[in-house]
Amino acid sequence: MNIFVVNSGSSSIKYQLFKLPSPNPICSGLIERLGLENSIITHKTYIDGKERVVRRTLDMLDHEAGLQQVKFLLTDLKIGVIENPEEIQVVGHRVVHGGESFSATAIITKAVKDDIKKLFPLAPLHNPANLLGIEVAEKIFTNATQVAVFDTAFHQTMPEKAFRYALPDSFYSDLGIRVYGFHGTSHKYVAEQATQYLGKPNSKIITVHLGNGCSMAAVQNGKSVDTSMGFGPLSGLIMGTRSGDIDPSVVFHLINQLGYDPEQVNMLLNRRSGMLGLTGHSDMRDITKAIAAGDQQAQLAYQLYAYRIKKYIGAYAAVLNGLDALVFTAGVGENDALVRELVCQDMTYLGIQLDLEKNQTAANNLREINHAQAPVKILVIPTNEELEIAQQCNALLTSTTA
Ligand SMILES: Nc1ncnc2c1ncn2[C@@H]1O[C@H](COP(=O)(O)OP(=O)(O)O)[C@@H](O)[C@H]1O
Ligand SMILES: CC(=O)OP(=O)(O)O
Ligand SMILES: [Mg+2]
Repeated sequence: MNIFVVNSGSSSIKYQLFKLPSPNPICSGLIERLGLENSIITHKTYIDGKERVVRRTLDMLDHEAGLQQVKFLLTDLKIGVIENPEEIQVVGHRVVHGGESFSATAIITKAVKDDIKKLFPLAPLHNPANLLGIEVAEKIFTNATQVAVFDTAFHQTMPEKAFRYALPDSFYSDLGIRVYGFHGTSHKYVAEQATQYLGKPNSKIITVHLGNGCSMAAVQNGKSVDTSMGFGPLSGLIMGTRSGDIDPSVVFHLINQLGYDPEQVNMLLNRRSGMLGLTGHSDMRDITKAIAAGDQQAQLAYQLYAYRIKKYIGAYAAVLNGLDALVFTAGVGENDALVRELVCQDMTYLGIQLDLEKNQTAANNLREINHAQAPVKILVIPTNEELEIAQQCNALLTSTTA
């Protein structure tokens, strides 16, 4: 089965093409700076064990232009991996917010698209881009079944004491205001990899996803029991442009004393805060450079970022009543050794002790970076949301046709 997976972000598209059951993609790619001049597409093919990379700088002004380029590359006479878009049988889409409507993977219909649209206000950076990706893919891959895999689905196993807010009951019962949690596809994927590595199905694992958005999950027996993002993907950890946890009194102060309107508050907390607000940069690589150049603000922001993660590790070790493994994943978690070092400092009372040398080794596969005698494994596991999405699409379609 040819499954093309699309992960549409607000300014990027990531994609991979799988011929399942092989977990190795036939091709993968990333479009960056979508919507700007000089967008960059990096397209890789993996045929007969050989990796070929094509990198082009073009103006791709929207998702339609971006996915059209992907179609040209997929079917290119020289480097194409298919002859015709109709060879794609399934397109799997990452959709960030599934709200109350979706607890599992869904075949996309008009009603599903309407529900994704209703959730725009709760995930303003993500759901609009996700829907756009779906609409464009429907036009290009006309033969394919379109499937949505929701970031929220993995967290549906949380107990009520973890997912309820202390608001009057009707706010949950009538209005669905509760913790949903996000990055579920990634937390699920790396928790499964960790469980396999540990060889212990009933493991207690904390997964730390540090990308542009950042979140953590407490996972027991393979199930999410708590997570740091909430009603929308804004609470919890400090992120590239999002504040993470903040006292709601700040919002009242902004509105009542400083004259902000709701949209300005939304813009501030979602797009102008986090590492961007603290340092002027949202990309951790720029922040690392600023620190090396002696920037004190960048140094402080880095401390705040790691300190917040450390607090959640303490909370989740308590929730799990112990810990077998701490897992770092996504762009920052996989690549930034210094963040991992700061987070794991002075945690021996929880059995967390890093091997500083192992922590420095860069690799693109699962690796153990704890001290050999430490009771808790510290693992770096590259996430693969696209493979997880492909496998979930396959599971859904195989069960519906069986
Ligand atoms: N080598 C690196 N060192 C430090 N941070 C990195 C490195 N490579 C990528 N990152 C960080 O990873 C972030 C993006 O992570 P990613 O998981 O791709 O996020 P998203 O999927 O949310 O776009 C970037 O903002 C960048 O800060
Ligand atoms: C949910 C979320 O924050 O996603 P991303 O990290 O892709 O922004
Ligand atoms: Mg991501």
